[in-house]
Amino acid sequence: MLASKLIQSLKFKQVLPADYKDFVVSMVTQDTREVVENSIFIAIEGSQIDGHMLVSEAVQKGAALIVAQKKLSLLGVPVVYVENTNRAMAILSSRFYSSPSEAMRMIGVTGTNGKTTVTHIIEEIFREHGEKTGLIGTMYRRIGDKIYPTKNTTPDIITLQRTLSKMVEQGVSSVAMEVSSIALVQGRVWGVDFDIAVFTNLTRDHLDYHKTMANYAHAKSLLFSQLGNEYRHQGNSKVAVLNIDDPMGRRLEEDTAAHVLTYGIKNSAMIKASNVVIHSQGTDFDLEVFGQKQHLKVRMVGLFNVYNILAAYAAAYAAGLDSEKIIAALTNFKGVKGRLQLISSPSGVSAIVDYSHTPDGLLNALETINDFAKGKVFCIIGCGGDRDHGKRPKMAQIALQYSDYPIFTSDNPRSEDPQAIIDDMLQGIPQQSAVKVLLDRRAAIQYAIAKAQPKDIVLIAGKGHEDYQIIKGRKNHFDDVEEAEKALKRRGAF
Ligand SMILES: CC(=O)N[C@H]1[C@@H](OP(=O)(O)OP(=O)(O)OC[C@H]2O[C@@H](n3ccc(=O)[nH]c3=O)[C@H](O)[C@@H]2O)O[C@H](CO)[C@@H](O)[C@@H]1O[C@H](C)C(=O)N[C@@H](C)C(=O)N[C@H](CCC(=O)O)C(=O)O
Ligand SMILES: Nc1ncnc2c1ncn2[C@@H]1O[C@H](COP(=O)(O)OP(=O)(O)OP(=O)(O)O)[C@@H](O)[C@H]1O
Ligand SMILES: N[C@H](CCC[C@H](N)C(=O)O)C(=O)O
Ligand SMILES: [Mg+2]
Repeated sequence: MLASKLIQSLKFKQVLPADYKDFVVSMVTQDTREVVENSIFIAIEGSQIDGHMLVSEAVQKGAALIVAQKKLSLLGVPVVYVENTNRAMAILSSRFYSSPSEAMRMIGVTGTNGKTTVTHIIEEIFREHGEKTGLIGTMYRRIGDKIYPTKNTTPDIITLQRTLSKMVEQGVSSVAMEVSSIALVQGRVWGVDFDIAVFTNLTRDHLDYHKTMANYAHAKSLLFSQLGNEYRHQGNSKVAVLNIDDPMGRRLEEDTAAHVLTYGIKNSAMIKASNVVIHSQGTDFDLEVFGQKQHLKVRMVGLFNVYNILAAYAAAYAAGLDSEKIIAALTNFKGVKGRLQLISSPSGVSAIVDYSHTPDGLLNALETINDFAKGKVFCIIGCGGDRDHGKRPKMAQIALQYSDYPIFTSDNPRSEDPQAIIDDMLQGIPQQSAVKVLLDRRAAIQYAIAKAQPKDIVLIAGKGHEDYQIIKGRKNHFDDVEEAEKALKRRGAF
């Protein structure tokens, strides 16, 4: 595509010089490390670096046009000045990649907890229908069966558009995508044409970033207020799938112009579960779809997973999929790596690895385990460094209240002092509480598993699928499942 044609899509701009030599654009990027000959480089003011300081480097590497929001000194290449380069980046990358999201069924999932789980269940349902699927989220980007690594849960605008375009090229028809609150605030999904938006729940997280729960709630609401506001063609085909048991779900009904499909357990909902029975290997419940009831046995454990299943069912129903096939996928689905992942052993001691890293996530995980535990419950828990400090005392309190043996350890301390994080956690509980502190996560896992008796369960919370630990800024290999298996073996339990 010619540069002149591409920048036509920017309505308000100043191009200097106006009579620049046109060229065929090879790439649009915000990152100097990606620049190649004839790229367009967009200068973004980040939290660490101001991209405007890097334009000379971009030009040296071959950038043939710069998009900026601040005055730049002479560079020898044309500069397009706009009010907001982030917005320009959304418009340019969507145009450059031919608006890939419009060519696929796009399902966006937001909420504090359950996004990764719900997107995986949705992916499974569409696969069951024989579709080639795309998945974008915390663990990876997946096109069909091929996995690509990811830095963020919701990638930056350009990586996202590039990924979606690759999906179109490879014949993907439906995409399930996690949409984080931070991405919504930063406009990373501007230009993405969602067909279905799913809300899971809203509880405390990321207040280091959003500062207040009101801001956090507003961030989540953006996915729904941006959905289906223009009634094109025969009307509006967009659907908001809302958890009606969460006060925020009820509020979102007012924010969206799209059709609303509600799900829930406690309140009256279009898609509803009742008679939920939880056991260690799965969950049984009645699924009611607009009053039509059927009994379901799924392999995922816990009441919160019933919510996740309802959310995924509702999304597939909104897409017009066949109910029998949806249910076949739900009953086959084994769960997601690191989400209540059970590691049982012949000795009767079990470990469960779970990604609960928020107060509500931890509470749900422990309540679920307490529901079926026949022995004592150990809880190994830490809190991430360089993240919301306010959740630390709350998580400590939940571990103390809902487990028999709380063990505080390190999660990903990142740049923080591991002991300082534990000190923040200890603020949440009385001084004389029976808590064991072991900063070394490996030692904590070994200690708990060695101490556990047959029928006891050791919950290893916070890191789930992660295969690394970041201490003092260094990333080392670390895998909770591997460590649990080793400790069980050492104990003679395998
Ligand atoms: C606080 C935050 O959101 N940061 C995101 C932000 O980075 P930043 O603003 O610090 O960017 P920066 O490093 O200052 O760079 C500014 C500009 O200079 C460019 N640059 C930079 C270096 C260089 O050598 N050359 C260059 O051109 C960068 O490409 C960028 O355009 O923009 C980057 C690219 O879009 C993101 O990867 C980065 O996420 C960081 C890694 C992060 O940790 N984000 C977390 C808080 C986050 O976004 N989490 C959510 C939610 C997780 C969940 O709940 O599941 C997520 O969606 O991942
Ligand atoms: N619907 C839910 N309600 C409450 N807690 C949940 C729910 N689903 C999952 N959890 C808990 O939260 C943890 C994380 O789940 P999941 O990875 O699906 O959420 P997520 O929203 O993608 O999280 P992240 O924002 O970190 O990517 C799980 O390990 C589980 O303990
Ligand atoms: N998406 C979350 C994941 C937290 C996982 C936990 N293990 C940690 O490192 O804090 C975050 O980046 O805040
Ligand atoms: Mg996730």
